[in-house]
Amino acid sequence: MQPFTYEALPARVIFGAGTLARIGDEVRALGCKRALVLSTPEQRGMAEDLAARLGPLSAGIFAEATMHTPVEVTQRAMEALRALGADCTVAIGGGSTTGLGKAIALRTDLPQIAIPTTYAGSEATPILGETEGGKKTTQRTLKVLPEVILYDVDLTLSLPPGLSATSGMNAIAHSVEALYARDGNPITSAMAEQGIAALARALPRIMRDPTDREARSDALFGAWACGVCLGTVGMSLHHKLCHTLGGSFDLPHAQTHTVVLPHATAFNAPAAPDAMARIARALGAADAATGLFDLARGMDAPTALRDLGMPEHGLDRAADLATANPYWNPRPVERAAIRALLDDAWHGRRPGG
Ligand SMILES: NC(=O)C1=CN([C@@H]2O[C@H](COP(=O)(O)OP(=O)(O)OC[C@H]3O[C@@H](n4cnc5c(N)ncnc54)[C@H](O)[C@@H]3O)[C@@H](O)[C@H]2O)C=CC1
Ligand SMILES: O=C(O)/C=C\C(=O)CC(=O)O
Repeated sequence: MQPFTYEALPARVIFGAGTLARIGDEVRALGCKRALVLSTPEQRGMAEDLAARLGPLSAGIFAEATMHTPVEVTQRAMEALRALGADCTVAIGGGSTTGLGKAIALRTDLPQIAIPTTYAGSEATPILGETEGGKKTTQRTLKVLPEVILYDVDLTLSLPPGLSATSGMNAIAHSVEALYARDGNPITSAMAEQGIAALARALPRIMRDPTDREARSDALFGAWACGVCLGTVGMSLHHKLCHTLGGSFDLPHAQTHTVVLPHATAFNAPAAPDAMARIARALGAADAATGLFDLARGMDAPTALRDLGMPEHGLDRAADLATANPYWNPRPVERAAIRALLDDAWHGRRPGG
């Protein structure tokens, strides 16, 4: 056993089906009386249902959450929070809504409850990315870690198959990078393997039947495990590339992760053989990178950056941006190799094929 340091994050996690019924008790247990319910415009219906359950514990709804947490949306949410006299937030939705709850917590220190409805994993991390003036910056601080995560499998039944596939691949990416993280440790690695295996098992079943509760439950558990990995160890090349592509080329978050992951994995494979063996084992595949590509392709998820709206002439700039500032990665990051990786991802080539 290699020496390691492991720092667990504080978390109260409630997991099951029908757990939304416990929301009032959770708000009261935090010592709060007026919760501001957060959602995207698309999930306003879920937010209204939640507010109705909360009854007098609901201060109101702010349903303007959007991807990449723009600060102008956060400012409007802060105005609503003050006007309604809220003393905590309850974010019901995917990573975008969780991000808004975190941005409010950063500014107010108010407690937050996250009710995740995708597999992004943000609810389990002390990480917040915010966008201002077209630039996305990310920070790590315990101030943004939700006090309570309430997982209700029933809320994920409506997540469309396409979003389930890409969001699940986003979660898997956290575990892939955790398995070769410089600050990796046996606890996080065990969760990473378990998270990948749960999602790789569940996602194809969800594609066949989005209402399969057992598969949905497996996937949501996998998402939590992968989110814990993202929260406890450092990420490398893959997350850096996706951050660059999402932030500078406005590509959709989970879809970008889905396309890039097999290529970043193939790039790192020679430098991280143990991690690759564990990823392949969790996927039930002969090889980690091709196993990830085949998982995505088998779900009809996107496999090429060109299909996400990435212009081919932008690949040079993306390679420049992704290699401008040094960061740790198991394999040294050189511009020419990253440019070749991006070319493979743009065309959607099968790694090693
Ligand atoms: N800070 C962190 O640790 C992390 C942050 N993120 C951030 O999260 C954002 C992406 O989050 P995602 O969850 O991928 O997407 P999202 O939260 O934007 O959701 C995508 C769409 O699906 C809808 N949706 C969500 N759950 C649904 C359900 N159960 N039924 C029907 N519709 C549903 C949403 O309303 C939205 O329209 C990005 O901004 C990303 O940077 C992602 C992972 C980790
Ligand atoms: O890329 C990811 O899935 C993980 C982290 C983030 O998205 C951080 C953020 O920009 O919100």
